[in-house]
Amino acid sequence: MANSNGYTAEIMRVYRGTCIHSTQHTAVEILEDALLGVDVKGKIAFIEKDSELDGLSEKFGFSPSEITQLAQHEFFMPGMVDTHIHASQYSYAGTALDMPLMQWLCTYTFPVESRFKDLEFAQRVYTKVVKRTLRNGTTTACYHATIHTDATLLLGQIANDLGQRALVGKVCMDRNNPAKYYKETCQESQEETCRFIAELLDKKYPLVKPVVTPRFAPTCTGALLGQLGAIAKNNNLHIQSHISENAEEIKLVKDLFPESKSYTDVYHKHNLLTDKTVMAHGCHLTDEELTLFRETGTSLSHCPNSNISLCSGVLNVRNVLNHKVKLGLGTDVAGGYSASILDALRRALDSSKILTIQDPGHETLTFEEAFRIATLGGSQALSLDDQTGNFEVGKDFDALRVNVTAPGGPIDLIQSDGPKILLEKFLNLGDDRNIVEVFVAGRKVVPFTEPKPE
Ligand SMILES: O=c1[nH]c(=O)c2nc[nH]c2[nH]1
Ligand SMILES: [Zn+2]
Repeated sequence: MANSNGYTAEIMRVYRGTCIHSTQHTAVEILEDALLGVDVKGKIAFIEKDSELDGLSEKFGFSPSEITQLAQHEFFMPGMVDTHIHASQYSYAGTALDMPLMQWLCTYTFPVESRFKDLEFAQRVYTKVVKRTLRNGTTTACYHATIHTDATLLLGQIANDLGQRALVGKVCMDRNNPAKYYKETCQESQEETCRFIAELLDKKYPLVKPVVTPRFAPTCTGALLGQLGAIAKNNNLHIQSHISENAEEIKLVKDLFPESKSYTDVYHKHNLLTDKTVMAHGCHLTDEELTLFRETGTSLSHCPNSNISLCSGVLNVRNVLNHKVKLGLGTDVAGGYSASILDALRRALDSSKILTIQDPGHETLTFEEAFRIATLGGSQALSLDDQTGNFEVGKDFDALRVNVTAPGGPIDLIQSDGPKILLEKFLNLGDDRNIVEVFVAGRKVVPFTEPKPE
């Protein structure tokens, strides 16, 4: 059946039940007894009230008997977006949280990242991190890998094979790394970035794209930053990096780039702030820097677990939102010890409450706002909100089927709670046992289906 644009939506599946998502205007919109249709391309064909069943089944050519009914304590929510995660640091997640950033990098991070020249090790770690994040409900992830091109290409292949939407970055760093075994020259970094981009794009993975990844200003010369800015511009690519995470780092950037007005200005001067740039942390950005973020369309990844674990700082999310800077959540594994965006959401709420304790006039983040930042906000931060982030018709069906009372799960319901309470309970108490199915672009990616034996 053709709609007014002449587009024929061939329906793959239709669900009936509660759908909860965010819109630009409403942090939590609840649609009870909704009918949601997914077409054969994995896109949302319709989301309507159950009372529209007759018209919908006629228009889209499905039989009411084919509808999949969600159970009483189940709902669909959009898949969560991890806007900043180091896939290469997953092996030591949950350990090594006893040092501040710069010491932590040299002591724990660089020795581990250097191991990714070994493709077998890379295959093992990258398969585990993609599977773990998918199980935790991360349908989109923005990954830092390592300086190794072939291992980073492998991460892209694994995300594609397991069905995760991903931005994947080969890390670039050409100075200030005392680890001699984990270093590249400016020329190597530039050439390998170009090879990485060309080879990844050549694979034509539908959901996996390259992201230009200067590690951060302290480990990149101005020459390298400039070249990476040009590569991103010439190929219209995403960019990711770190900014203003801790005081020692900010001081170092001041010393290394004395001609720049601020840390943000360093990236701006090298054409690295665009509407496809996401910067992690930003705990100590000034209002002037946030204004530059807004003007350039640059977004922030809020990584509260890492900010607390490495004693880096507390991001004032309210101030970021007031500056109308796009904002998503990041786990920042392994500075953050959890690979779950549910954890990031809880730490974001805790961080905001700490600011309220310090200043009772501070307007605390609500769980509804945190839900939006974890889903729609993340998709906006990665400039992927034309494809994912909520249940708008025409977007890909990236969704979690949540069962609040999943057998053996962590949540007990005592009375008959409405859907908003169910959402709040899941966000505060739930875990992967409650995430019974995960869909990316209409494909069911959790539970995993093992390849059939030959
Ligand atoms: O939390 C962080 N993790 C890292 O790996 C890193 N590199 C630069 N800055 C960083 N911050
Ligand atoms: Zn990071």
